[in-house]
Amino acid sequence: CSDELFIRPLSLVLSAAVRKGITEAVARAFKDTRVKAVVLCGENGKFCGGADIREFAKAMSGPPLVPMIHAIEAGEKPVVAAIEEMALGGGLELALGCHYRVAHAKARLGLPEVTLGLLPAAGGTQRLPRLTGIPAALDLITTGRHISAQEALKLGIVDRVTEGNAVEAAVELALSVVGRPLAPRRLSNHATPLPADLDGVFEEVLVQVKRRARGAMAPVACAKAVRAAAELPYSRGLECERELMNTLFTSGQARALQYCFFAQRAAGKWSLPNGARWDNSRPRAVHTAGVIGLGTMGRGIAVCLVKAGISVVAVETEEKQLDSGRRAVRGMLERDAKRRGVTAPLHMITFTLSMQQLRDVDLVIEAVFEDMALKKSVFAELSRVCRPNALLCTNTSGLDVDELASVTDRPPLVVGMHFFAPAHVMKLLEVICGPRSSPETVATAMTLGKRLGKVSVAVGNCPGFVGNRMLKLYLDQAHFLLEEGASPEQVDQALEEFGFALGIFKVADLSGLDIGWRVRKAAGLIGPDVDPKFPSRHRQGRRYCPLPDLLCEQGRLGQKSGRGWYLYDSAGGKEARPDPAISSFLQEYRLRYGISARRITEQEVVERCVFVLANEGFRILEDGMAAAPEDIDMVYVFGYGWPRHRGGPMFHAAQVGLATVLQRLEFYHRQNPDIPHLQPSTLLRRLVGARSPPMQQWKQHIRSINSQL
Ligand SMILES: C[C@H](O)[C@H](C)C(=O)SCCNC(=O)CCNC(=O)[C@H](O)C(C)(C)COP(=O)([O-])OP(=O)([O-])OC[C@H]1O[C@@H](n2cnc3c(N)ncnc32)[C@H](O)[C@@H]1OP(=O)([O-])[O-]
Repeated sequence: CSDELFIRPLSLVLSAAVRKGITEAVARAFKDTRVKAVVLCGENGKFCGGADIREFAKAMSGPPLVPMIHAIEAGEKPVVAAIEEMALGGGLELALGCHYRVAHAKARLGLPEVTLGLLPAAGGTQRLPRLTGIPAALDLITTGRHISAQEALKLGIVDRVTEGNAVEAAVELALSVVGRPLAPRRLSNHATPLPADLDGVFEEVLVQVKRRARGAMAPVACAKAVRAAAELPYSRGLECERELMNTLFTSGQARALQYCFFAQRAAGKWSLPNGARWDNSRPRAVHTAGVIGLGTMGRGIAVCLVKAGISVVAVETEEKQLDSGRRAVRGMLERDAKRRGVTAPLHMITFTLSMQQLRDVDLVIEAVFEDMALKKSVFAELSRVCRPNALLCTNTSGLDVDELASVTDRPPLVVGMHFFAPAHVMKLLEVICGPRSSPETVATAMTLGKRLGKVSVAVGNCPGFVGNRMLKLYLDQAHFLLEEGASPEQVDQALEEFGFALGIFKVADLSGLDIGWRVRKAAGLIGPDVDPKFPSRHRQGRRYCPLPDLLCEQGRLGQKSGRGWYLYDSAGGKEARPDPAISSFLQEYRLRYGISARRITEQEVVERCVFVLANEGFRILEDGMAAAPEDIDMVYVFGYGWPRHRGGPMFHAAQVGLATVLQRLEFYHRQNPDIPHLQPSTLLRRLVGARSPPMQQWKQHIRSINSQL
């Protein structure tokens, strides 16, 4: 700090102590006659990540943000924000209260409060529209997306962008504006520039936010707060912002979204029963990788690896598959590069028919057809071809990872990396830890997932792992509800009202009914002993619904065949329409089996589908196949379209009340004694018996003996 200049570093978040420090320091600087200008900069090269989310659950302490920012804006000396790395949430609101803003070229800015179930509550909904206009402010505030320094410059959010040292650039700017009038730089003095069709703009935004996150409160409140900036003077608009924030702050949705924020980060802090942990196991560097199989999954995985800067050797067994795979991957890379305004890194991937080309790679991800015999032959060959210390990973969606390891010379280097279709889009990566997977192997897979932009969750090696093990039961309930009187559209509507982006039957049509059909055949549930005319509704000792098998036999595979649970305009069509043929098919089916259709309520649909997910989640915890309820929730939020504003199946069960979940499952199980998965799990009963402790204490009640995590 020079005589004329006062530089005040912030820590990553605006905790009570930091707010106190800024308030006092800026007041001192404004009083000190030697000081002509002030620069606010971040500590360790990070400007500010916003308010301290951990403080939300506690009683507020320290000076509030709004008056602090007002004091800065009202000051008689220029204050310049030096934005390095990030200015997010309250951090950007603080910068908007400064008179000038300088950003480093690599900085990202945004108002992500909506992703936490909140809205920018330190004047952001009122200052930003005055700076950028309504449409841009609505976009940033209702989506919470981060923008680059360049976009911020274009929008007028920052005054300068520098490739050099942002603090030095801010100092230079601060000294150059000493003595200039500050009134025009005070955003709260500005009128909000209005679009021609203000109502039309807001109507369009409300349609978008409702489509993006059905039932979410925060995006709608964000739009209302921005509307206040369009229609009210600043001080009234600020009141409106505060009132709207109060409707969100203690809501269940805000709690769920903030839970997701921390649960997502906690998933990366994995641990194994042998004491290996995320912070004591060293991941292996991965510079080159092999991908075996260029079907839909292999192509997406190859694209992920290349985009993360990893050289890829992609292997197929037939020229035709290799050619179509090569065209597809190159096309995906070129489209992505065009979107980002960069050159496609096509040189980073080679395509070959020879496994020998894998001899020098650091790691291989197998993505061949979901058939154990085929996968075993691939792993045996990889074991012969690859370097002795190369990791061998499988993208299987539910087969036994340890059985695959047994055909290799390196079981400790074998691990599951279960991507979700489309692999280059979906954020979830289940890392399946076989009983022999070494800590270094698990660490490498988890770290590689993060490098690919995934949310990596360590799970145990059981059939279906975590996500698909639970999904099967959820799908079973949906099928049973059809037998009992519901229609596919009724079930889907209830689930979409709950918040799922797509109902389960639309999802089934999207992915293809034949996938589940193959899995049931492999599990011995379908075979020559099944009477084709009157397929049994009881198999392997429990109720079984043959409806999806019958649809597959009719060639109704979903979107790919133009009809499934719904009707589509053509094969590959996306627009799902209720199909009268399905309605009569279900009536005939119920008649044939003597089932009298009954009225199914939306509540029953949601409870039977959602509580059975949580119930199996408790069994997974009991079996030690997931280390914490948060991990299960992150699998469902990032892999299965579970609505973030409801936290996840386990969080939702805690919110509803475990005793209620137990009581409803008992009720449905009494009605359907031949559906074992409606029977409440032991852990659920034990937790209710222990007066339903908070989620953080559930671990103490888990008595699993064979945990793999
Ligand atoms: C008034 C105002 O209107 C309103 C009301 C608000 O301002 S509400 C708040 C708005 N701000 C946000 O939404 C930003 C949220 N944070 C992020 O987006 C990212 O964190 C990051 C800033 C881009 C850094 O990413 P990263 O990848 O480098 O590290 P990380 O692993 O994510 O985070 C590193 C560690 O910091 C913790 N952390 C990060 N941001 C935090 C925050 N705002 N509050 C509390 N902890 C935070 C995080 O939990 C992790 O902890 P641990 O796991 O190490 O124990």
